[in-house]
Amino acid sequence: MATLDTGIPVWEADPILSVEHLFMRFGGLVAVNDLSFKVGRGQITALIGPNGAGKTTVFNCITGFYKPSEGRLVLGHGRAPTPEEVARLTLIGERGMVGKGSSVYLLERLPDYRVSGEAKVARTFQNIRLFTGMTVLENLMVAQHNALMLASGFSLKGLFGLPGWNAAQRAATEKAKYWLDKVDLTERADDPAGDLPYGAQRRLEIARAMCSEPILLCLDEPAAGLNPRESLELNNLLRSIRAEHGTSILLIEHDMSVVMEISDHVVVLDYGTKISDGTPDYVKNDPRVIAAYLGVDEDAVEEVEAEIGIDTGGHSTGANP
Ligand SMILES: Nc1ncnc2c1ncn2[C@@H]1O[C@H](COP(=O)(O)OP(=O)(O)OP(=O)(O)O)[C@@H](O)[C@H]1O
Repeated sequence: MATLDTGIPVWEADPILSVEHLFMRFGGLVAVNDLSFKVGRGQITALIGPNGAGKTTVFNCITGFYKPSEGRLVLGHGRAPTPEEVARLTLIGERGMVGKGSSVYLLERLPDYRVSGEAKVARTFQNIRLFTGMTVLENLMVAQHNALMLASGFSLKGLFGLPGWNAAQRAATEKAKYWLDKVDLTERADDPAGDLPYGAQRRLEIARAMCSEPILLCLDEPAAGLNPRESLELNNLLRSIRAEHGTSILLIEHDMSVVMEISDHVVVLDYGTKISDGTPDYVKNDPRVIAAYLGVDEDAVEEVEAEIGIDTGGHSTGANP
């Protein structure tokens, strides 16, 4: 569902993440150029664009791998913070504000381990990064290390088998079992993750991210390398994560069968700049997107560009729509 009853899109009415005037410069290269967009709470948002458009750089800024050159990244747990709350946090130089039922984080001020541990933003990578020598189950248990350490009180409770620790360990095992089942890997639980076929490794990566109970799940090209059947399974998995867990999902994807099928909201980047933002139907029919991304004929590109008054340089998309 892309809109509330009021007709206001969910991403405007209740954003979980607001990207505000984000810039990322590498020397003279402006990889992200004054980018603003919102991610709706409980929605699937796709960030798309030609190769080199700046998508992964945006992910790296959101997840704390890069410190943005400029801009603000506001994450709201529970509800969207008011502009006054955000302005106050910005002014007093705080990284966030934890409240009862709602918290705010300015992600650009957090190191990566706090973005995942406290702000609860999880991510997967374009190139799968599993612990290939560990078993499938161990990968899911390691993902819960933070919760287990908290339960141990960072002490020797675990060695003495104290009740709090035992309960936390049981809960972690249950969660791992749940996600193994969800991604259809229960039978491979004891196999090294590196032995799984590619599509199964991608599912395991998503399961591992979900074991950390994120409120925002960032997926970098989750359908890359998947065959059509696996892409379909991925669509179902992401839909069920949205429906059953209420997790908001932000994904970078070149596979248009995934993007257009499951997204509530699509944001299109080209050369680090936003060129379109709306429902899949809106974006699909936006002439700027057709010209810059969805691959009109080389000859037609100039024509469309002239019509809509932009100049993208007629570059190739590198995408597989
Ligand atoms: N660490 C870095 N240092 C220098 N330049 C970088 C760095 N990271 C990214 N870039 C440059 O920023 C631009 C955007 O790259 P980015 O990887 O974000 O694009 P992308 O849209 O994710 O591309 P793709 O779809 O091919 O993954 C590119 O020109 C890239 O070379």
